[in-house]
Amino acid sequence: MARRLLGKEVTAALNEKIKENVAALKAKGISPTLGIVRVGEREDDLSYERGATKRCETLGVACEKYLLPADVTQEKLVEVIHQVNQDDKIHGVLIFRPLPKHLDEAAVIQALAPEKDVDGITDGSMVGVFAGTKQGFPPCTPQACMEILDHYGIDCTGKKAVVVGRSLVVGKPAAMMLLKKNATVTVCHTRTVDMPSVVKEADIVIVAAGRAGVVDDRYVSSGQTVIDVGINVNEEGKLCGDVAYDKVEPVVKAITPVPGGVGSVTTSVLVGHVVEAAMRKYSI
Ligand SMILES: NC(=O)C1=CN([C@@H]2O[C@H](COP(=O)(O)OP(=O)(O)OC[C@H]3O[C@@H](n4cnc5c(N)ncnc54)[C@H](OP(=O)(O)O)[C@@H]3O)[C@@H](O)[C@H]2O)C=CC1
Ligand SMILES: Nc1nc(=O)c2c([nH]1)NC[C@@H]1CN(c3ccc(C(=O)N[C@@H](CCC(=O)O)C(=O)O)cc3)C=[N+]21
Repeated sequence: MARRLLGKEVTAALNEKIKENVAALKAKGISPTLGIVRVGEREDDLSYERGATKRCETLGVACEKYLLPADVTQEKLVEVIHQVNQDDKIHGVLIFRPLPKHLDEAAVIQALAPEKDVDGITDGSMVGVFAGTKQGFPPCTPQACMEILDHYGIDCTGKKAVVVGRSLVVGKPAAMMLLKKNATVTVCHTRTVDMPSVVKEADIVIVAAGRAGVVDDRYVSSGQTVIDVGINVNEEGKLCGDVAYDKVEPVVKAITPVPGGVGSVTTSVLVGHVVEAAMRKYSI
């Protein structure tokens, strides 16, 4: 039986530190605040928003929402982003992605002030991840994966790591972060030939493909740590990951469940970034 790497254990440790920092800010009269920009009503945006709102409440962070219709114009959206950029009360901003197709996502993202980019989507934050510097913030989801590895004492040095997925949001930054932790990293995608044998060789596997069950027992071997980033809804309407949990869990050494894994850590990392953005602003 695999060890279950539980998001709530990682979150509990992160939340303690966040609470201390919130108290330090409030002692100076600063109320850390997250701004959420949502266009339309995508189901996955709504579930992330619920999680983030609840986590903000628990940790004493304020949350302001800018809700726009799915047919909002580019000009209006950019205007809202300029408004949050200039609002001194807002320390960090989350813009849900992907945006509706009629919008120029790259242009919208670059309108965001880099110091408020708590989800690591601007070019400036990306440079931080690639150069391994502290510029901007890393995207929350791959950082959540690293927090899980750190919390459970899983050392990456000299290990073989495989990332399934190469998106800018998860796969690519996750690969860079593993590299920084001295792993030898391979990235798989839809053009990868013989993925089962590539994944089987890994010590650490991060799966972010966006398809339920893409990694099953043919892909894994004993001794592996598997981090499942996927959030999918199955035929029964239940949340499930990208890993076929029931087939993989008996084989590997450690695994994150869905729900209860990466998703819940992501929201804590997000709130932690908002608090850190406020601290950086006032040099605390
Ligand atoms: N837990 C959390 O907080 C978050 C979870 N997610 C979840 O993570 C998952 C990935 O998200 P995201 O990166 O945005 O997704 P994208 O759809 O942007 O990217 C998916 C990537 O996986 C690759 N891929 C898809 N199918 C396969 C396959 N069968 N074999 C190998 N590679 C494959 C694609 O390859 P190619 O490039 O060749 O097309 C692509 O690079 C989703 O389930 C999403 O819901 C996302 C954000 C936050
Ligand atoms: N810029 C941007 N960044 C994102 O990271 C992003 C996004 N846009 N758009 C939407 C997707 C989806 N996503 C979710 C994260 C957590 C839960 C979730 O359900 N979290 C639960 C826990 C679920 C679990 O336990 O796994 C919680 O926070 O308590 C859902 C969805 C982020 N995304």
